[in-house]
Amino acid sequence: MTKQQEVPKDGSNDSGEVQVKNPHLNEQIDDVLYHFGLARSDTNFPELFGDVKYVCTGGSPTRIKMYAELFSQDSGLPLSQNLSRSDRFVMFKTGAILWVNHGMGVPSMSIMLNECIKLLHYAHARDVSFIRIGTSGGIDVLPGTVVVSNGTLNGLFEEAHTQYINGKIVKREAKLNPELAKELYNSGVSENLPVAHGKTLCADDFYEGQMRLDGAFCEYDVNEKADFIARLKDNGVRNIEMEATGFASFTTRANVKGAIICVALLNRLNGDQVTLDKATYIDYELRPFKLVSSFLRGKIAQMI
Ligand SMILES: O=P(O)(O)O[C@H]1O[C@H](CO)[C@@H](O)[C@H]1O
Ligand SMILES: O=c1cc[nH]c(=O)[nH]1
Repeated sequence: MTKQQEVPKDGSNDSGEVQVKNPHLNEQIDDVLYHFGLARSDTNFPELFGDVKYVCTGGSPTRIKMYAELFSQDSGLPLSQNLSRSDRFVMFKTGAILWVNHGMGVPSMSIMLNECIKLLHYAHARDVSFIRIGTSGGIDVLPGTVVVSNGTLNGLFEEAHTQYINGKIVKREAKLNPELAKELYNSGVSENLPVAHGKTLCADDFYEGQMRLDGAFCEYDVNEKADFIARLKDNGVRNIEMEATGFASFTTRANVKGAIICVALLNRLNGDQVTLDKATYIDYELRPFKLVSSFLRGKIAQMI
């Protein structure tokens, strides 16, 4: 085990490298990425991951595996085996593209992002973009619309990610990369997909946090729910999911571009229950993948 590359004290990094900002890492002889079951001492990160340019992520492990397999077919790039040695997350590689799932909600995703960001930092990967490909509840959009996020809001309608650290609330900027969003939107248009731009509300849960009326508990009425959805619409929000602000904050801190593309499974103006039949669900969950696959194949063509 060689001594780790020094982490700059101020965290600055102009080299395009994936950035960590933690001087304590310099004191560690090894680093175990527990939720991937990988360690610096037992895995050659530069050899395995040094070429990564895009990280595609989404909640479900089986969906991410399906996306990786489909992308391998679309692009002709060989698909790796599952590179994660833990059952928490799966991780596949097709050339310069890494496919990793993140689970549901910011707490799960932040574990994956912490470990993925360190992994790519140790691998000396450069100029990396992260794309979250997901599902959401739409606000005034037809079910099946693919929303390309142009901003993220927390539950207080602030463009910020909030964490409890050291007994305090820490608030961090939660911005996505506008150029990447534009490029992805254009890929959706050229693939003839129903695409929309808009802000994404990041909720802390699926039920009360998204003002559904169908959870186990509910202490607001139909009118309060309608007012909330109307307020979202007035604020330019086009969809609700459960990771956006955390994703935007982590990607900004890591010096990587971040984008979020989520299909709307329903229009929340019309109800709360997700009642799609299986064929429609599969059609919808493939839509953001088709957009990203087209975008990535264009990028790969430019790399050759
Ligand atoms: O985009 P995916 O992974 O489908 O995740 C969305 O769906 C889950 C809730 O069903 C939340 O995690 C939400 O963000
Ligand atoms: O309504 C929805 C649908 C998917 N994911 C969410 O978080 N909300």
